[in-house]
Amino acid sequence: MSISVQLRHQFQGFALEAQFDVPSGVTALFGRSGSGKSTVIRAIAGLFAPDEARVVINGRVLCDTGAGICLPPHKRRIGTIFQDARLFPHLSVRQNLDYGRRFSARDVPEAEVAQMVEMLGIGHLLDRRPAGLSGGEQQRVAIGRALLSGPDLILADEPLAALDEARKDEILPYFERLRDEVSIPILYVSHSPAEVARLATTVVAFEAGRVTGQGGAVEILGDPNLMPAGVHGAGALIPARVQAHHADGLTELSAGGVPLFLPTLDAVLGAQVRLRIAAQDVILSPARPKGLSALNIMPGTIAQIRMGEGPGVMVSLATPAGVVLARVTKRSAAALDLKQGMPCHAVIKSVSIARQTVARGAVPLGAGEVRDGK
Ligand SMILES: Nc1ncnc2c1ncn2[C@@H]1O[C@H](COP(=O)(O)OP(=O)(O)OP(=O)(O)O)[C@@H](O)[C@H]1O
Repeated sequence: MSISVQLRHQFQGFALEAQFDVPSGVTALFGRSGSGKSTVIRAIAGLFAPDEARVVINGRVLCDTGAGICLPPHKRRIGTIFQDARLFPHLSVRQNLDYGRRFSARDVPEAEVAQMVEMLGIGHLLDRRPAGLSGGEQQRVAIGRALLSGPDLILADEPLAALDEARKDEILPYFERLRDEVSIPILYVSHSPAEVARLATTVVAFEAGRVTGQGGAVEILGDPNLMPAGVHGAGALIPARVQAHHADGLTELSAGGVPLFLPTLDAVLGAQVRLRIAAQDVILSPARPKGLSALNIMPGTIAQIRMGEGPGVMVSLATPAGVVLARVTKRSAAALDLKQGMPCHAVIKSVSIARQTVARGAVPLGAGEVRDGK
């Protein structure tokens, strides 16, 4: 399973030159607004013809301008999910789903439809019209319709952007289930670091029409060069395992052997989780702090210090749990005399690791990354 994309296009005032090769799983196309993510999605879907393009999904060439190949959108075997659900208002949920199924290149058996309806929790909505559904319910139906078209690839372009926080939390677990239970690769566009940390197995980082980094989610999200110091919401992704549930309302995780405490997590002992530690929630201390109320102290070594344009500095700390990013002020970095290679401790309050930022599922590990407890 692989997705290979090479695109080149010149708009007036914007040049797109993107190339990435990614495996199956959820690949997040991540970057600021205007960096070219949606243009890439439209080109892969066949909704836009770039000057030069080569897109190959699992060995099947969807377009190759050099060879004069360009399949129309309906022959690409791609399911799309956009910000707005784009359901047919005059059709029931069941008919909307059937519509997707009709375009499938293969026969989708009833049992598979029933399984998908169950997975998305939309069985009780089948006879209703889209207008009567919440935004989150509509989006679940849109996911179902995309899946039933029997796609080789799902393109999801900011599928949560139009939803409020509560609805986002309602939909995210369904995308997690897609990632973990359905073998169809997903290209997922987002500019939310928290969303990317929760879902992505692979990340392709975009900046001004170019790919600035691609690789495993842990590796890319933990790279301070790809997460400029000014970016609000930058944070590293840490793989961990549920170690214990304590009577005082805290769950203990083990991240590379380092204990981390956070408010009770609804997960069985031994479960693998991924947690995002926001750079702005990390305090750095060269000496191991004593007499602090914060429960989580991770020892490490400063791997890199990246100056931002503003008052902030992004420090990456190599710890036994993996890379932890910390955003501190230039003034603090100077006062502490932070230097590359220096031992340092990351201090994280347990309540700052919000439950929503802890997601189920293992994070695929790339070369050089730390495996929990090993
Ligand atoms: N048809 C077009 N004609 C001219 N410029 C375009 C066209 N389509 C996109 N662009 C430009 O390409 C750039 C990238 O746009 P795109 O929508 O792909 O970015 P994005 O990363 O998806 O942003 P957002 O997160 O805001 O959706 C923008 O500067 C946009 O103005």
